[in-house]
Amino acid sequence: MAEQELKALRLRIDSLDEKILELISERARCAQEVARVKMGSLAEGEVPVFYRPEREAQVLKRVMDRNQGPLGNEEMARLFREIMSSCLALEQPLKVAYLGPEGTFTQAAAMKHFGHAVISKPMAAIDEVFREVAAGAVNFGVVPVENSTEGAVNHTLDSFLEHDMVICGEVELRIHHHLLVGENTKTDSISRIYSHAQSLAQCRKWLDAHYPNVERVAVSSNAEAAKRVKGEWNSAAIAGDMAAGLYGLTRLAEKIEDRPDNSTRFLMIGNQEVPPTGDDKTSIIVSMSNKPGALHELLVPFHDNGIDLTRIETRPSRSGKWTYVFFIDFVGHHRDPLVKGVLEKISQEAVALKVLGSYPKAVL
Ligand SMILES: O=C(O)C(=O)C[C@]1(C(=O)O)C=C[C@@H](O)C=C1
Repeated sequence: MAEQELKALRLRIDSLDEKILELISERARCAQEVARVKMGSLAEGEVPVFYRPEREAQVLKRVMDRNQGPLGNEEMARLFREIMSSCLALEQPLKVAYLGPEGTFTQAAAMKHFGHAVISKPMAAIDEVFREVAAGAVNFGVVPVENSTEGAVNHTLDSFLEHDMVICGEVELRIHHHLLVGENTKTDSISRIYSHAQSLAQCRKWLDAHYPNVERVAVSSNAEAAKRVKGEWNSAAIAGDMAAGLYGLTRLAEKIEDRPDNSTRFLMIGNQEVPPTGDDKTSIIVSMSNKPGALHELLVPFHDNGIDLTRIETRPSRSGKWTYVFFIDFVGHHRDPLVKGVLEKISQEAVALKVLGSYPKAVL
């Protein structure tokens, strides 16, 4: 009886899959038409813009708004994320550089934002991601910017002072760390634990409780740590799912981060300005002169206009001109009249003001 029921259900699934297949193909043909229209409407010397983050954010939001389950909103949006990624690859395969090596959380963030149909390129350092984008070798770069446990990623903030880059998107990733070992390591004979310094810090309490006397070795990334322990005896790595899968390691302990809400925010950097979607964020760098009340003066126009600040970081200046440098994120787009007014007000008081970009708030 159950056998009969199963057979009937599988026939229904086969027939639904055929319809889905036909619909996805029709959507892909539509994307090809979009590319043709974009190419046909170019002014002389104009370069076509195939990737449209503002449109992608709208598509994903629409899917989430209309979704009635049983699949969750995030799950459904992830499926559409991949469909759109493949459709875009038909128009133009995007090249994306990220902080590598393969298996890093930054690679996972790049896939979450752009989908898997991009050509991705691991870079050895944050600054190299910036340089690769500046040189035009890739369309976009992905770099970490802040972690909920450990704070700002200063290398990224400093790179914005050195390069002219446009931020065109953000993505947040829940960071789960696991204790991983290769096949030659016995649980009771671990003498060294490798990971990135930030990850070791994010798991400090757990390590103090479970491996208080084991040497902790900071390496350039979690993926590098995973790569090392693959061939090494009696050592373990702290890294995430991607690195564990990539290097075929065993999980001795899962989700060992001290804070269960441990998350990292990543930025997409490129050269393309993103039009408003109605649900955007803006990042700016401001330097104020070294006088009492300078920070207050900077913040008052935001308060007076009811603009929500989401982050403020201070970095030492790199030159005499940038005495104090503030990195500020706020809700709104730099083309909104209210935001425009605030930026004009600030630039009257500031030594320098640079808009790093306005971009859709993370949807996924
Ligand atoms: O609407 C567009 O401009 C498209 O190119 C289509 C499409 C899509 O598949 O929906 C593909 C890529 C863009 O990044 C945004 C959306």
